[in-house]
Amino acid sequence: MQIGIIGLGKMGFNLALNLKRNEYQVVAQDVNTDFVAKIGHEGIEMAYTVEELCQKLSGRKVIWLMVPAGEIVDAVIHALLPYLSPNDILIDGGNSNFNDSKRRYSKLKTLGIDFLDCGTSGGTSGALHGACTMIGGDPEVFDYVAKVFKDISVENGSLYTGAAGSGHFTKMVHNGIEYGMMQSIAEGFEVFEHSEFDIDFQKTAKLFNHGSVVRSWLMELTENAFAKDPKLDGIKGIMHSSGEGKWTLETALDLGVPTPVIALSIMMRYRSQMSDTFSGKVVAALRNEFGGHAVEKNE
Ligand SMILES: NC(=O)c1ccc[n+]([C@@H]2O[C@H](COP(=O)([O-])OP(=O)(O)OC[C@H]3O[C@@H](n4cnc5c(N)ncnc54)[C@H](O)[C@@H]3O)[C@@H](O)[C@H]2O)c1
Ligand SMILES: O=C(O)[C@H](O)[C@@H](O)[C@H](O)[C@H](O)COP(=O)(O)O
Repeated sequence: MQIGIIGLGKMGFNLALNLKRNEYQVVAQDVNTDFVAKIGHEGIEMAYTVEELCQKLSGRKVIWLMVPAGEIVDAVIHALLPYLSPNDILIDGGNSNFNDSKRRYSKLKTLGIDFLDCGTSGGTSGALHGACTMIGGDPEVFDYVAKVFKDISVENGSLYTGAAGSGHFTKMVHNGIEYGMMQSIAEGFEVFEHSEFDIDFQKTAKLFNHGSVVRSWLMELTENAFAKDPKLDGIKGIMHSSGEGKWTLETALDLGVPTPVIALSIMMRYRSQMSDTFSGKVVAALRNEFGGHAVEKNE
């Protein structure tokens, strides 16, 4: 089976190799021509434009998008449209907002193009060796490409989640959970860091992965990170985010569902990007006003 893949960054490049290993005939395109040339060296058919990509795909086209979420996904779909035929299948494997995916599904439906939204988890190593995929869209369209998802995923690592949007909705909530779990691990190690004991972080993370309740891939990655840099002295504690945690919180608020851990995890990410806060100044000033409590002054 032939598959087109658009976007050869951290995820798409590995996914293309994963598909090739599973004996799919992959045609790959990216706006970054260096990435296209690099995938060509892996023996994968290259395309420098979406037109060329579509020309190299025969029959019912299956095209996997692995580009940054947001306007780029709309732009790529728009660029593809002149070269698509009814019943061709677009799969968005990125971390798109599920509301965008519902909108894209409906718009493409009016043009006769099939659309599946696929949440893809497992990071870059998962994309290469076996991912976790959660797919929304029409069941008959899913059935047509079900084997693709099964082949590129680990055993039991692929699920048809239902109506259009549900794949990205599932991935959004997954990432909300991810925020909370990572923040919890981080806070535990912060307590160690401030304690009276000389706790070895790497050995402790390793220990926690052997028989403890909190053993997990995230804890393994914690061990890896401390193995590279025992006190993480080489990096700053600034935590960026791509949006899925925020969308999970927004959705939970819309649904009236309390999600305090996820909410605070997001707040901590935002706080980490500020060296000082205006709210801190206000509270310090108020304590000083009502109780004469000391404030720390700027130099
Ligand atoms: N990195 C991860 O661990 C991970 C895991 C799961 C899902 N995702 C999601 O997968 C998507 C891709 O992530 P990534 O980490 O590979 O990002 P990336 O930035 O490494 O790669 C994106 C690629 O898209 C290409 N691109 C941008 N605009 C394009 C266009 N108009 N046409 C063709 N190519 C274009 C870029 O040149 C780049 O090579 C995102 O939605 C991301 O949130 C990332
Ligand atoms: O399941 C996964 O493989 C990850 O969750 C993946 O999707 C990615 O690493 C996140 O996009 C990071 O999200 P933040 O940038 O929001 O932390």
